[in-house]
Amino acid sequence: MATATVSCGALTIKGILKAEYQQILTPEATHFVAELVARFRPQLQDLLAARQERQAHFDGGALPDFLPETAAIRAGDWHVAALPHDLQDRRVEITGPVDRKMIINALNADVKVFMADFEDSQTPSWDGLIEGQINLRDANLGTISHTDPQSGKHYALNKQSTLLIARVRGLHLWEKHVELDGEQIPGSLFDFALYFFHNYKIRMEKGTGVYFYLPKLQSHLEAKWWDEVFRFTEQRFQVPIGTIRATVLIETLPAAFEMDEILYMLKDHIVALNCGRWDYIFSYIKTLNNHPDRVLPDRQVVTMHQPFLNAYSRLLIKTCHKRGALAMGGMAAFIPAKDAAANEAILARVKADKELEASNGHDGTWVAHPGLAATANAVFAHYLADNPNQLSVSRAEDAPITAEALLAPCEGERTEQGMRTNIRVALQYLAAWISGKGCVPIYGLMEDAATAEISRTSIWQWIKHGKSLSNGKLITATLFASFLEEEAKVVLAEVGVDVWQNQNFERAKTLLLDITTAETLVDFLTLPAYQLLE
Ligand SMILES: CC(=O)SCCNC(=O)CCNC(=O)[C@H](O)C(C)(C)COP(=O)(O)OP(=O)(O)OC[C@H]1O[C@@H](n2cnc3c(N)ncnc32)[C@H](O)[C@@H]1OP(=O)(O)O
Ligand SMILES: O=CC(=O)O
Ligand SMILES: [Mg+2]
Repeated sequence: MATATVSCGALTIKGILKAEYQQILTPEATHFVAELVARFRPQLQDLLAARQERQAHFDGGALPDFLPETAAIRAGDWHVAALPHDLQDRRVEITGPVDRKMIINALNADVKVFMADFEDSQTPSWDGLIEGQINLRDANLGTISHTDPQSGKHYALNKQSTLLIARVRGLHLWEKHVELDGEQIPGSLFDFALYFFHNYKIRMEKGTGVYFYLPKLQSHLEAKWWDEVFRFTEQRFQVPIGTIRATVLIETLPAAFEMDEILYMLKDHIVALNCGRWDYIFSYIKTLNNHPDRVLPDRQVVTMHQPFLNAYSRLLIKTCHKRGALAMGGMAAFIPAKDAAANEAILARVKADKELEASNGHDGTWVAHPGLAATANAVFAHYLADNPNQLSVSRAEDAPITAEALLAPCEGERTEQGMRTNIRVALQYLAAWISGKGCVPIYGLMEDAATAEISRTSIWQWIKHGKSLSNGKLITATLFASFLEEEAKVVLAEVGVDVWQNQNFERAKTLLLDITTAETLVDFLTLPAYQLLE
């Protein structure tokens, strides 16, 4: 354990300091972390308390709505700052955790952008985070390379044009390995400070800025907080305002009602909003968890064709383009299959998903795997034609998108097969997450923290509201516990005894039972799961 007393308090690093970690946790870098935490943690605590208060209001029967107090912002005639030259064309972005091999593969993929993820696809283990910072610094330097210890395969960059954007952790996550004045620090500030500190000079020398994705914001006041963090940082390092640029994920239901306000609060720094559909669906369940008329059906039914999701995508495009920001689409969770016929079917589904986004007017989209880039590129090449984006698509002719449209109930069946699949997916994902892998393929789909949240909260909400399955069985905690026992046996047979024993499946099973049968909905599965990480 290393404790350093810095001018703004005592910063204690409890994580193991391997020799190479000293490159990241330098006295100057940790001093900057401490400065940010001292200045911004108190406000963040207030913002997190405000989330709880607002949720209590929704739990009491209220529904989210556009805010009366910010009507002037929505009605006003203003634009965000001009887009930097290298953020004009973002037609296809690949995403992935900050693993060294995957970073190289992602930067070599046929995409414009790589979103390097400290969030949904990354377990925030101490080693994973610090190695991730080393990897991203090397990626920005253009020197990153890797030799796989098992296969001996060597990885190096064969292309320098892919733009790197880092996604930091959500505001609810704390970094338990670092304390300031005896209290844990926000994970978001830890990721942001270290990434900025180690990369701003490298990137500015290359004529670009320092670019971030901001996840899971719930209000424009949280956007304002980030804007203040950015301004403080730019001033502190004497770089121009706008050196830092952000893309904000609109992936919570409350934030969908504050898109204009979020753009406005960050207007010197923001370049785009993004439809983070998986967390958005999770947030719909969570925000409306006490509303019996908004319970979702099987996860497989909740596609972007559902009216409430299509309304959200169209509102995001309309709002962004009116303000001069890009409107990014999201992730189809399909990943390539080894079998050719199965793969063809997957590519057809990805194509259909991207067609919907591009025809709605999105400027770009996400893929989970390099094998999907060509499909997404072809769709966007068709819609963009000779343009870098679709900013000219105003959707001004659309009827106003109402609160009712954003909140529309989603019809569909709740099947026993759907419930059992949710259980197997959540169980396997939790085991993987606790074992250090935040993103894994399960039954042919990419599963990460956001998709797994849908699986476990769906069941919680079905139990809470006494829903029945399509075969008439009443969904109770007892039914869930018996299905969990049965599905655990199925998973055990699938993965084998060794994997079950060595990769935290028993702990995952206990955790899944606890959070699914809890009286009150657990806010994020990563909060109790983080307690299980060293
Ligand atoms: C809701 C959201 O937040 S979405 C954003 C967060 N989620 C993500 O970012 C998903 C990222 N995707 C992934 O992590 C992976 O694609 C997985 C885990 C789903 C599947 O990975 P794998 O099982 O390794 O797939 P597969 O075996 O087909 O990979 C083939 C190759 O492609 C590489 N690859 C796969 N996905 C990616 C990716 N997203 N970025 C870079 N390389 C990738 C693999 O590393 C592998 O490389 P190799 O041949 O050199 O060993
Ligand atoms: O972060 C993306 C999402 O869909 O969630
Ligand atoms: Mg997300």
